[in-house]
Amino acid sequence: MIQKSIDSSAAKSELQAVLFEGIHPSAVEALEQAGYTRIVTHAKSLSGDELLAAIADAHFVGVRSRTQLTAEVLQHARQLVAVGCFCIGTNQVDLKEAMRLGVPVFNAPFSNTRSVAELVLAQIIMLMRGIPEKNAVLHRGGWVKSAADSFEVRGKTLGIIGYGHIGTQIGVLAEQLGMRVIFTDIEAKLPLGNAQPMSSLEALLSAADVVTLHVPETPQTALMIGAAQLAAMKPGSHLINASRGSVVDIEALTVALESRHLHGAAIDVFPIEPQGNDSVFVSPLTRFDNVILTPHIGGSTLEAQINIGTEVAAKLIRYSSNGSTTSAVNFPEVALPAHTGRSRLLHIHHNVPGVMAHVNERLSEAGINIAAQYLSTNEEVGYVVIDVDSAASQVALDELCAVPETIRCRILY
Ligand SMILES: NC(=O)c1ccc[n+]([C@@H]2O[C@H](COP(=O)([O-])OP(=O)(O)OC[C@H]3O[C@@H](n4cnc5c(N)ncnc54)[C@H](O)[C@@H]3O)[C@@H](O)[C@H]2O)c1
Ligand SMILES: O=C(O)CC[C@@H](O)C(=O)O
Repeated sequence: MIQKSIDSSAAKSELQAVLFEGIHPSAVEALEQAGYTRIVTHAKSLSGDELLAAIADAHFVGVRSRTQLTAEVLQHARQLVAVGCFCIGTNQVDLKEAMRLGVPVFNAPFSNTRSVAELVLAQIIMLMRGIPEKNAVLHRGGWVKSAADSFEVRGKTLGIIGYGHIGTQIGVLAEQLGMRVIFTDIEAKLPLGNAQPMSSLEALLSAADVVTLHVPETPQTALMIGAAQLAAMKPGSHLINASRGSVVDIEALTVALESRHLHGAAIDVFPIEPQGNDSVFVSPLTRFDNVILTPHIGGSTLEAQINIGTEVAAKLIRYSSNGSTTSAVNFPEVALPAHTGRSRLLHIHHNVPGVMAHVNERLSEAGINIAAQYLSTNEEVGYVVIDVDSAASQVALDELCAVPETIRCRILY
């Protein structure tokens, strides 16, 4: 295990942000405007030793969906203060390990929701009309003027698996086109418009003309659409996956397309995705004219990416300069007021009995007056924020760092 420093205090001018995967420049602008100057950007994702070297001195790491921040990678980032996922999904980060290391992870939970919904809506119409295949034939000099296997979406059934932010948006838009919307989710959900919850995945699959997936990557969603589920779909129906590549068994999908049991598919996410735009894309799906393949761009509109850049950068900046962890996906949440005229200390500790007594005893024995204290805990980690008189801040920091249960402590500059 790499030895991290318990005291991760650093002046703003020393804090380094490393951003991967072509995160929109709006993030860099926001960080610069807030006074952060040590910003390193990478156009693509890195892995292995290159990734370890790139984040070795980083205080903030920004990723999109491709960069894998595993436990081992996180342990190598000795200075790491916070992680920003400049996207919705956070499955690429070992969230538990980040929490145990005292590192909150932030994301942008709905800045690209509309972009995904619009793309899926377009794909529904294109697939129902058989456009991908016709388009491919014409590109090769052919001509297929036919209404065979070409349908209006009006009156057809859309099956949504995962009725969260994206799933509900698509449901609302699809109803505007006259579609009947059915859905499944592991949680009880308020149906919007005339959408109907289905009693089981099988019931949804056998009723839908188009099935669209909007679940996160979890152990439960891994390969949730395999040979049996594809066989349960209506003959001549369509599958759309803009969730995560791990959710669909691609080999089983190729069999269902080969046999024409499925009429078409639109796939935006893949089990293995290239690291950047200079890499080669390999998939058994490339041979199918009736499959729309897109390079994980469901959320890649300028509107979404600009907003994501500013939103996630703002969360990192807020945590860095104020200590607030509101909307962190893996960490006790604290919303903090400004600490004008005082020094603010952050203390992240193992949440075991007696730890707060240790914190307060040490500060009291050192004669430090606590001006304000804020605490939030989860089952493993406690996060306490303490405002003290500025003259006492260094002594207070030393005392906090000496508390045996300490994971991290930091003074805000
Ligand atoms: N293609 C893209 O560019 C793109 C863009 C944004 C998001 N995404 C992916 O889409 C996913 C969904 O995004 P969202 O914003 O709608 O998330 P969300 O959290 O709002 O909704 C996900 C829904 O799935 C449900 N769910 C979880 N496990 C399930 C299961 N096993 N079976 C059925 N339902 C289940 C949840 O209860 C929730 O309602 C993200 O996690 C991300 O992986 C992809
Ligand atoms: O921009 C990306 O790489 C990920 C987009 C999307 O999958 C998300 O989770 O928001």
